[in-house]
Amino acid sequence: MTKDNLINEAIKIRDKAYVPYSKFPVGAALLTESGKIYTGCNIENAAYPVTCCAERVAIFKAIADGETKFSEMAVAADTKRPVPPCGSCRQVMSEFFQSDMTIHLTNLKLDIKTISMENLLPFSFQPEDMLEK
Ligand SMILES: O=c1ccn([C@H]2C[C@H](O)[C@@H](CO)O2)c(=O)[nH]1
Ligand SMILES: [Zn+2]
Repeated sequence: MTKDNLINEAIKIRDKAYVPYSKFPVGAALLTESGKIYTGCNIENAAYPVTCCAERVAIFKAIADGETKFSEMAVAADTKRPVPPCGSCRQVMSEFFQSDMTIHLTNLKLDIKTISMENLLPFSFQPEDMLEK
């Protein structure tokens, strides 16, 4: 699985986005350590805050399927710069991704920003923070 394949999957799944309100489709593709790809698109709701972003849909699909080890993610949207994930998605990513995991953020012109989990959400609240005193 190459970076380009993963990015293509993220771009392709945008076609499935349910975005009647924003008309802003986003796609995400998550690669497991075992080589499987879980894709996600954003799914909006008439009660706007109930919307779930593409990144979280992909992660939640994988978790619900029993996957826990991930190696790479790609996120794509029609933005001027590579699409920056929202704060909620960054927090969910940090729950499941190792700090050195690679995330490829892209737009449709294929301006790609590749960033580690640690750099995407530095000093993030972790499960261990509730244990260590
Ligand atoms: O990284 C992002 C940024 C935004 N959105 C969605 C949420 C909403 O449906 C629309 C506009 O914010 O884009 C995502 O899915 N991922
Ligand atoms: Zn988000």
